[in-house]
Amino acid sequence: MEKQSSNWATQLIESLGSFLRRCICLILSAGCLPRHVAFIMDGNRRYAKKQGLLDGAGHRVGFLALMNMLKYCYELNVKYVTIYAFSIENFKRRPEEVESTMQLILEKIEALLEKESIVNQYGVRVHFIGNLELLSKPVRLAAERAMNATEHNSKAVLSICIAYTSTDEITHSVEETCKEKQDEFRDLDACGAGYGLVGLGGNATGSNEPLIDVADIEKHMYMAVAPDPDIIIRSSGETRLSNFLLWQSASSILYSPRALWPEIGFWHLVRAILDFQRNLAYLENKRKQS
Ligand SMILES: CC(C)=CCC/C(C)=C/CC/C(C)=C/COP(=O)(O)OP(=O)(O)O
Repeated sequence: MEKQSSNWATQLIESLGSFLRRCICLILSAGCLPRHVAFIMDGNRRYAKKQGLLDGAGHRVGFLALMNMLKYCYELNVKYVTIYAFSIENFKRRPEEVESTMQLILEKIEALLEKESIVNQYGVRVHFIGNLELLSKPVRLAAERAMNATEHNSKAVLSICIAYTSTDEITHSVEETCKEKQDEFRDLDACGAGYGLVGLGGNATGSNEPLIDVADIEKHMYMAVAPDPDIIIRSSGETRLSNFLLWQSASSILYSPRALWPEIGFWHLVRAILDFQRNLAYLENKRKQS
């Protein structure tokens, strides 16, 4: 009997919460909503310490916080969400810690593919972004499975940055661009044009157009699957970007609440969107005045 009434109370609180969120979403949609929100999920271990738990428990609660945050984003029709799940720098942590975090990531990739998961409920396409060759075979295969299983989902896009740093992404992209350009020159040479890859002063047709432009580099970025983020939210009050989306964040708003990642919630997202809308209004005013 007691259990029944507590179930009933939980359901009532959930319905009220969901109704309140719908009202707030409606109010926020009177303004411009972000297309892409990116998250630096910082503070899982500090949360675990604060609660007297092991590090791994902090990451587990962090994953639940992530699932809630995805639901809020999709309720607000934010089509693109990107998360920083594991950086190349994180591989320098103690081997046991890297191993247990990877084990958890593997388990959670499987969870993302379950029928009832947020990914399936909202029709989300999942991309794993980063130098996936640095991952162990089981994690890499699970990531590939998840990408294949969701490739026909088109309502939203979740990019999971893993074995990622922005400088590594840029280096990779420049390398790919150079290879592509070299191939183009080789083809032209084979046609008898005779230009060769002689320098950065001109293109294959001999004009003064740059040899490589921004669009070339962007095309080869891992993050070419999404537009640049409108908002980056980093939990735990830190304002560093920590080598995350450096190329793509030229015009992003950074919001950095004091809450540790497992404590992050709907109101933090609302606050970030209000900041974003205020910033857009400011830019619009400035544009009109000039
Ligand atoms: C499949 C999928 C999406 C999995 C995600 C799993 C997950 C929640 C990973 C987070 C890992 C991580 C390094 C968090 C940062 O906290 P921290 O360890 O840097 O904590 P600290 O800042 O307190 O040291």
